[in-house]
Amino acid sequence: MIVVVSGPGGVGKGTIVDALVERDDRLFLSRSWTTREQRPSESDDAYVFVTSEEFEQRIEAGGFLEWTEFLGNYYGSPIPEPGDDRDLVLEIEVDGAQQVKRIHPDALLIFVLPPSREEQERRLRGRGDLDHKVLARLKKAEEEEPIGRQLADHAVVNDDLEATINQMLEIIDAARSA
Ligand SMILES: Nc1ncnc2c1ncn2[C@@H]1O[C@H](COP(=O)(O)OP(=O)(O)OP(=O)(O)O)[C@@H](O)[C@H]1O
Repeated sequence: MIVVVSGPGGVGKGTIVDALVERDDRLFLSRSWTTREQRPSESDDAYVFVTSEEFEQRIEAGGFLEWTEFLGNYYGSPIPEPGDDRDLVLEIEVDGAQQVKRIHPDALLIFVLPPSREEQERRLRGRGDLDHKVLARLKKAEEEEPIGRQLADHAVVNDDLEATINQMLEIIDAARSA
């Protein structure tokens, strides 16, 4: 099974998926590939950092579930190695979620929403995002939320974190036994 977790910037996707894979050992978090430079503050396993040539070769070989180009860099979710029978969790943007749904209509898509735009802004600022990035993410959220909601199998409001994680574990369990 493929579980896609999508939603606007700063809503808490990263925090949630980390908790999901920690609590459910049948879940496996896919690490994205990127051609952008590793930030000094970033751990080596934040992404698989590759060259444009390596990325393009993998595109040619059909090796991505979804990929996109953003501000001159590639980002993509590699198709996992065969033999791993855990359920795959992808934390991706709305356009990536659309691509995955097109190729794998049976993927479980959970769209995470903020309790309010004000709270989303508070979370973005709280983790130290710069002003222009905060504004860009809020604007993008306005545009993408209607699309994400429509595409999603489930929309979850991330108000209380613990409740959200439990709700998502239940949704995943229910999809497994469906
Ligand atoms: N339910 C919650 N209540 C309060 N704060 C939260 C909650 N969930 C996440 N946060 C906080 O909000 C901030 C943004 O969370 P996170 O980085 O996981 O968002 P994200 O959706 O992965 O963002 P991006 O799309 O930009 O990667 C973090 O500081 C996180 O600790």
